[in-house]
Amino acid sequence: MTNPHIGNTGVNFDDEESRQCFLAGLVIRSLSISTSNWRCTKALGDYLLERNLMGIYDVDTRAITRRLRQDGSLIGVLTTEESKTDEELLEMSRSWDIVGIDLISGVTCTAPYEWVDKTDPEWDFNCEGRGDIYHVIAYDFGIKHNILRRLSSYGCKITVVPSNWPASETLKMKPDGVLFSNGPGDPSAVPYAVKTVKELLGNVPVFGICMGHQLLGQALGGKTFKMKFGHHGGNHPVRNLVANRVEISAQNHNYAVDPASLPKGVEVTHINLNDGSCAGLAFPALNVISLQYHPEASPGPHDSDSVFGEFIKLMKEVKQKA
Ligand SMILES: NC(=O)CC[C@H](N)C(=O)O
Repeated sequence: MTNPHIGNTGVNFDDEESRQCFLAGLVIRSLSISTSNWRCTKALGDYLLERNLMGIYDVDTRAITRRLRQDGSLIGVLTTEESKTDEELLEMSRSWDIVGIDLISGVTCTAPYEWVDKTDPEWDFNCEGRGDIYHVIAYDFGIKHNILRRLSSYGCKITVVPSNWPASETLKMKPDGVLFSNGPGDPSAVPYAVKTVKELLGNVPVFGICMGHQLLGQALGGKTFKMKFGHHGGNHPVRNLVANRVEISAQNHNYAVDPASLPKGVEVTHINLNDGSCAGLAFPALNVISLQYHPEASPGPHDSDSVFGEFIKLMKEVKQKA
């Protein structure tokens, strides 16, 4: 974390976005000696300790960040093992890589389940698109729970399915729409997921978020590539070319869709204003919309929350034409 003071607010369980903390390690500058926040239920150190998660502090994280911006993302190694020499640890880190590794299978759910929780009333700033009930099947590639809460608040009945759930089983459930979620790792390392997306395209309106956006990009015939260090933070400006407005967004990704690789008919709908990369797609012919970043916030700005209403509108239009 580049913010120097971490742990000031402690943690609370309302803010958890997955069934467990899949973190492997946390590197921070200064661990706050006290916590002060009305929502705090536990100190950060205790939270990590209870989950046997490694953390390290008093590290110059801003110097590390400057190095990453200069050299691109790097593999690092954190250990409490005193027995290994630095050279042995470096050797270990040299054998690791994120490219080509399926990290989704380690975080997806094991069986389908229904989701009912909504966001709290203070989130009811967007009522556009609400009304009828649409059944959405959400593919869990590492899904952030606030995506589900927002869909539920927009009136959807939601069935969450594992990342390897067959398209044929999804179609048997007769959904009004399918959501492909965010998720960790290299989108080119999960061809089984791209195959499922391809099999569903054209049968039902689809909405992709982050990893889901990248899988859609590949399923539509495009290519994804690894960025130098990606986008990670809650203040990234995006131009929404459809609404002709700039939205401040929450971003957390290391790959992107190459717009030059997309076939005719696929529209780039959002552009990241920091580097011009593709931040959103649409393919009206197959009722596809997707965003590279996180409209569900949690944490982050709510500027793009209206996209959930656009997904509802898409499902409504397709259902009316059926
Ligand atoms: N937040 C996400 O879904 C990330 C997508 C993908 N793992 C990437 O790093 O680009």
